[in-house]
Amino acid sequence: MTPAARYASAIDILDQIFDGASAEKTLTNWARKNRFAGSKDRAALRDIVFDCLRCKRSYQYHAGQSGGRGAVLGHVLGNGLKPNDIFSGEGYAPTTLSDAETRAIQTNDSDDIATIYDVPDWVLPMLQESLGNGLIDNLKAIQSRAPIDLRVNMAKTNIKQAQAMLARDDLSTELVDGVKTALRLSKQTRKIPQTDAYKDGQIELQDAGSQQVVLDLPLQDAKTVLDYCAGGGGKSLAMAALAPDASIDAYDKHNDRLGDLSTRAMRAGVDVNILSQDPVLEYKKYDIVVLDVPCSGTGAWRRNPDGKWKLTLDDLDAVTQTQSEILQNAPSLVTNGGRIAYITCSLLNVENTAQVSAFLAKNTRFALEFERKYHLTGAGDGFYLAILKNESILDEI
Ligand SMILES: C[S@@+](CC[C@H](N)C(=O)[O-])C[C@H]1O[C@@H](n2cnc3c(N)ncnc32)[C@H](O)[C@@H]1O
Repeated sequence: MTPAARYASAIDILDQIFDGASAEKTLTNWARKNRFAGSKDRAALRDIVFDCLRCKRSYQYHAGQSGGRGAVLGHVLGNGLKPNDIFSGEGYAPTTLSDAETRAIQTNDSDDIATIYDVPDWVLPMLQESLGNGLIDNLKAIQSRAPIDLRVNMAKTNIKQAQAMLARDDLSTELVDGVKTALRLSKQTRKIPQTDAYKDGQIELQDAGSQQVVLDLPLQDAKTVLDYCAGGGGKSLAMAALAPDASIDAYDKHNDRLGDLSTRAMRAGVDVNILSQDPVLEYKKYDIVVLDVPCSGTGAWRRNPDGKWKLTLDDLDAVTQTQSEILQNAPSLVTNGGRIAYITCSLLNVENTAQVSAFLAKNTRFALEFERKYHLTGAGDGFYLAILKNESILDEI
């Protein structure tokens, strides 16, 4: 495909996404219907589409028009290309720009922060309140592509050996400051699942921020751990590798999400017990109950930029309601002296500090032992962690 043909396909794909379709599904459907496109074309197209989603608002502002065409024209301008070289109307290229379209192109930047840094108006005040002086740097990070990070499985190898093994597959990696389990790929690649290190369970794909959260968990004191919102099981596997003597149970209300966790655990050489029944119903108790709750995903917006534009205030209300319900259920799962680890990949106080304050007000036998906000200016994506300790000595009657 020529660069212009890729841009033309990006316009179609973006229009479908802006109409409500999922970004991943639309790209997959496009690849299915356009089998002539090779892996390089698919990768380049995906990059254009995701760049346009991350910077939709500023691109459309510079283009002076909306829709997929506006976002793509903004991408062309932002990358220093000549619009008429791409919008040439030749072959599979996008149609030529009309005079009105050419006149609408903005040469000056907007003076509106939400436009410059690509966020919906309604979220900006909440981000401002939560991030304070870190607002602009975090927003800039959300506009950029996320690095590809690997978690080295300490149950099987160490950083140096994993790095050497990846080098044999021509992949160069670097260490990530402050995250002793992480390696960052020097160049973007999609071939991780084909590497020997991956096939042998020595590495997993996992954002360094997510790894840092797990490293901050007080696992050294725990004999029993419950990952109550285990999802794909990324954190269960990371915990099992770091705490081989602890028994790790994984549960998710949506059971199907745990689908390939046992295969991944086997590949990693670690034990994770998958629960099919909610442990709340079985009166089980754990030293650590990890609540990696559903959230707005604001901390991971650079990986899921579509979510940035699709999130609504109603969604946020619904997700905060779910978070407080999950938190309210958790105390019955915790041993005396045990802990709840409340985690979100959100940057918003309403999902983080506010939830924890509300929980502590209602559950006076718990105390806040540790709290950390992980920003996108740090090791990886944005996260929040609060460790809530059950200070009771006797069981409640
Ligand atoms: C942020 S994701 C978990 C990601 C996962 N821990 C990981 O590291 O890959 C949140 C998970 O919570 C689950 N969930 C939603 N409501 C729940 C509930 N009421 N109880 C337990 N899990 C729930 C969702 O199915 C989803 O898989």
